Amino acid sequence: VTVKGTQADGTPILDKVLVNAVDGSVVARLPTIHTAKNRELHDLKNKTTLPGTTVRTEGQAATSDAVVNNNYDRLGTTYDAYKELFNRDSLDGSGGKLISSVHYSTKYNNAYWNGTQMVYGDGDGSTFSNLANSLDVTAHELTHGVTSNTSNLEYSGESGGLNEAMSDIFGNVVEYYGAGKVVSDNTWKVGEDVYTPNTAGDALRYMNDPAKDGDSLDYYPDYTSGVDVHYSSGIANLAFYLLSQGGKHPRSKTTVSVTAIGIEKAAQIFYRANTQIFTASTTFAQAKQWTGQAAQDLGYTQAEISAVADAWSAVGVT
Ligand SMILES: O=C(O)[C@H](CCc1ccccc1)CC1(C(=O)N[C@@H](Cc2c[nH]c3ccccc23)C(=O)O)CCCC1
Ligand SMILES: [Zn+2]
Repeated sequence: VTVKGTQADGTPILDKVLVNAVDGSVVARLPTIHTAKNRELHDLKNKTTLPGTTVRTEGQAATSDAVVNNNYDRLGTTYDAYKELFNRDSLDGSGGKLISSVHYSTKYNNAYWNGTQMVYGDGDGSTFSNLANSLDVTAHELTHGVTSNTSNLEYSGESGGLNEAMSDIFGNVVEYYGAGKVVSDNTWKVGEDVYTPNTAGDALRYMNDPAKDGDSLDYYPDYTSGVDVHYSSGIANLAFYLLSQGGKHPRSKTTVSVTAIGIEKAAQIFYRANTQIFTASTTFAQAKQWTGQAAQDLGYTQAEISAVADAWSAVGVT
């Protein structure tokens, strides 16, 4: 039994696992009580007038709708990850409410952050299953809230690509946290748990090989202002992946070899840059400079600071 934090009323949050006494393997993990204290879920019942009927608020028991219960849990994991990894108390740093509306419209193959809350479609069962069930999609949407409360990266041009990349990056950092701080192939896939339910192994986007989706950029010289922010994000997504895991450009666009510093240090660098240094008009070149600055501020070694610059050089940001 480990103390994970305290609940709203001050009582301890305990994380409980059942361990095999012979080999120490985890036999069962008892349900985690989240430290979140600000979740508010609504059911749109396939309409589109936000926020919809309030169906579950913080501390309320599970409902009969698994989608509501799953999204409530994903919000809890996202809150916990931001608190535990970055000591951030919700979107605004001071316990701001996490408002989510599910069952938006009919067979809606998307989800979005509207500046105030998250909205999730049910998917059509072919392109997407219910997006509200996905942890990295939920954390992607919530990270738009974090970004708007901090750097407020303008959602167009290069800053728009960076805005999108922050959401893909922290969407997957939260997924890594939720998996027990274990890196797997899924750590670098976006939306893999709800994208094309009838096709195994694919994803909406691939941080370790952005061009694999057929549209995303993986090389800054290919950037033009007309590229959708969901595609130009690939430049920064790949830089983050290479900084975390090390290696070279997956399609040999450059020959730079990046030394791995691990996902947690990479996440701390990008979190500090996005929340304390980036401005609304940040360019990819400034992102290279300011992530390097963040690594220095965090007291990381010269080798780690150089790895940051190398990761951006590897994707053509010189
Ligand atoms: O949050 C975001 O950046 C995306 C928000 C898109 C949106 C914006 C404004 C109004 C409605 C929808 C939603 C996600 C996204 O990347 N959407 C892409 C890809 C996509 C999903 N469903 C689609 C349906 C048609 C075309 C593209 C898509 C997009 O909207 O471009 C993020 C994670 C998963 C869904
Ligand atoms: Zn987004």
